[in-house]
Amino acid sequence: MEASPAFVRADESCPGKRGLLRASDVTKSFGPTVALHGGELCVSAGEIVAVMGPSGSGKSTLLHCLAGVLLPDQGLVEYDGQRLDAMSDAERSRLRRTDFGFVYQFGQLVPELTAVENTALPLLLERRRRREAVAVAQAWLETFGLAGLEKRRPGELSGGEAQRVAVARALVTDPRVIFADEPTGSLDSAAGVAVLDEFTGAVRSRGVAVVLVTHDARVAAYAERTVLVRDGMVTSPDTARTVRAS
Ligand SMILES: Nc1ncnc2c1ncn2[C@@H]1O[C@H](COP(=O)(O)OP(=O)(O)OP(=O)(O)O)[C@@H](O)[C@H]1O
Repeated sequence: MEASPAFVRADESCPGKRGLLRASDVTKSFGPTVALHGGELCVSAGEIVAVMGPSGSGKSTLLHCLAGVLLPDQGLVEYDGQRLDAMSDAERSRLRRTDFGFVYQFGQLVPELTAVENTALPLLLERRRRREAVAVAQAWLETFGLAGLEKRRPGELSGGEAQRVAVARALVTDPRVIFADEPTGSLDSAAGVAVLDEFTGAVRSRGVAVVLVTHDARVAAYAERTVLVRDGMVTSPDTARTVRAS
């Protein structure tokens, strides 16, 4: 069955400054399913933007288009003034490793690797020296209160600890943008709040931009702004702010 198109409100954000990441009129279909139709979003350095909306409304598709994981059928995504569609696959992959970080609902840690190896992985993929990569990873684990757990594998960590490792891994390359898709969706609320407090504290202190997909208004409340993606419905930024505050 053909899904209703999802509309993302043209977003008059990044006032008076050029956004670090900008999607203009982005459309993406999967076969007959129009997942995004005319999506607009602008994110500035140091800003956390929450993306909310019902299941299947196109939030993850928007996030993947912004991150260059998916290329839109129409429209543009620009990062730091560069069009992602003008880059080769290899250039986009490199950008994702160097400038972007990712946190997903289930940390997606490599089960065979220890906490410090998981955290160091993005640096090792960039061919940084192992000793240096491990030292940086170790420092991030300490920042997130995980000193002493470096040698544990994901199966030997609590959900909250594993998610902190995933957040440390996203930050280890010193990215300029982090894409977080339900980053605390698999945690109970106390553990989720603790991870979110630490995550948002770390990104704010470093001026990292964050695109934060969530169903949860309590999670969205950590963001400066909220954008709504909703099948067949165009929401205004004012409406979005009301949702964030509720
Ligand atoms: N790779 C794909 N192939 C086919 N259809 C897809 C694919 N990815 C997403 N879709 C469809 O596109 C629409 C938007 O999906 P998307 O995952 O972006 O929604 P979402 O808002 O992130 O949902 P959820 O909150 O449940 O994660 C849905 O109808 C989904 O079934």
